[in-house]
Amino acid sequence: MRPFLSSFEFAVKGLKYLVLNERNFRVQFIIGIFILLLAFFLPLEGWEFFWILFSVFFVLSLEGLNTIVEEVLDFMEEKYHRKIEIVKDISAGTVLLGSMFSVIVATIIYGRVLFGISRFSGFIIGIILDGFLFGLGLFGGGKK
Ligand SMILES: Nc1ncnc2c1ncn2[C@@H]1O[C@H](COP(=O)(O)OP(=O)(O)OP(=O)(O)O)[C@@H](O)[C@H]1O
Repeated sequence: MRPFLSSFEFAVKGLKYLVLNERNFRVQFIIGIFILLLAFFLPLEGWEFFWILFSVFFVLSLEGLNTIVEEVLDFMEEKYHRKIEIVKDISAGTVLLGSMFSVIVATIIYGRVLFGISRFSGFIIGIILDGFLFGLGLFGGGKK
């Protein structure tokens, strides 16, 4: 069996690849660090801190899985294929869902802590922000 430490090394190598080569992962990684720093400095309830933590790791994990799908498919077939298009689009759609969820969680929680707004207002602002970020290409579809 491979020693635990060298398996860990491979995993870190994978993460390094994602940060250096995948624009979307890099952007979400930087945003994630910023969101986590805020969570440490703001007076969040325990459950709020948990959901922020979960959201950050959730999006990064989905983005990593999406990259796996893209890499495997590009390795298998470089030419256009309708099935590849469908699978890649579904994979990207899954990341989009996770990212939308995380933005809504962040606006609900930080909306309350920073601006004292209600959960409902935080939710609506999250939906609007989702649309805005999508328009900017931060939710996929952008170039590396
Ligand atoms: N071989 C292919 N056959 C058919 N459609 C493809 C193929 N490769 C890419 N596509 C289409 O292009 C889209 C983008 O694919 P690509 O592999 O370039 O992802 P990407 O732009 O790197 O995505 P991300 O921004 O998530 O990293 C896919 O969602 C799919 O619709």
